Amino acid sequence: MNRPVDYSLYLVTDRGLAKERSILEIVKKAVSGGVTCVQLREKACSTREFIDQARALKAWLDQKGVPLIINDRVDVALAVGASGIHLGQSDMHIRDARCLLPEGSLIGISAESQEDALAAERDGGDYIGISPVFATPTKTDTAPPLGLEGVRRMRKAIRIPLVGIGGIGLSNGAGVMTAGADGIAVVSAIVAADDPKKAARALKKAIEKNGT
Ligand SMILES: Cc1ncc(COP(=O)(O)OP(=O)(O)O)c(N)n1
Ligand SMILES: Cc1ncsc1CCOP(=O)(O)O
Ligand SMILES: [Mg+2]
Repeated sequence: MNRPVDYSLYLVTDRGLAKERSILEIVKKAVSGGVTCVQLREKACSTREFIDQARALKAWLDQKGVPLIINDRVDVALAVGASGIHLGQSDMHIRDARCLLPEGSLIGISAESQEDALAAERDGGDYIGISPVFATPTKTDTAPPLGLEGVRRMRKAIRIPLVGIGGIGLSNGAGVMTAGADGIAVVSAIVAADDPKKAARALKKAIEKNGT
């Protein structure tokens, strides 16, 4: 049986926020600060560049035992042997992705409503990204924020791991965990930080404090 995945501090990359630094450099620092799971999210680069980047990340993350999840692109996940894929409501359907991916691959699904979350659980998702918890300039084509009350509602309805995403940082990460999430997924709080290691470490401390 596969080891349970630690989704507690989940980094989602965004090269637009990386300020001249490479994604690999940011990921290395973030993992040394305590990030437990990494999603490579590339919205504009070529397929070849996406794959090269994913391969380089995977080679480094494998040594650290940290899973690499690919955003949107099942072909890229397959090409590099990633740990899994993250799919939104208009990406490939989970059933089709399961047919294509090797057994044991992780499939995360975005849910903006309880209905979407229940469907993702029923269809065999491994975890759900509940989104957006708070408003965020990083992604604006979203439903209105769920807020902490929305996280609590989702927790009551869903058994598989829940990861909150959207507008999460040092000031509100612990609250998301207290509301019942198994992890916080962050983009700007780490990628745009001047010191991604320090930012990850501070987030880790904030959410750990919550559990002790
Ligand atoms: C952990 C996590 N949760 C939600 C999302 C959003 O995915 P999606 O709705 O497919 O939007 P894009 O990220 O593809 O723009 C996510 N990426 N990760
Ligand atoms: C990818 C994604 N999906 C829902 S909100 C979001 C962006 C979250 O970015 P940030 O952590 O900077 O608010
Ligand atoms: Mg998507």
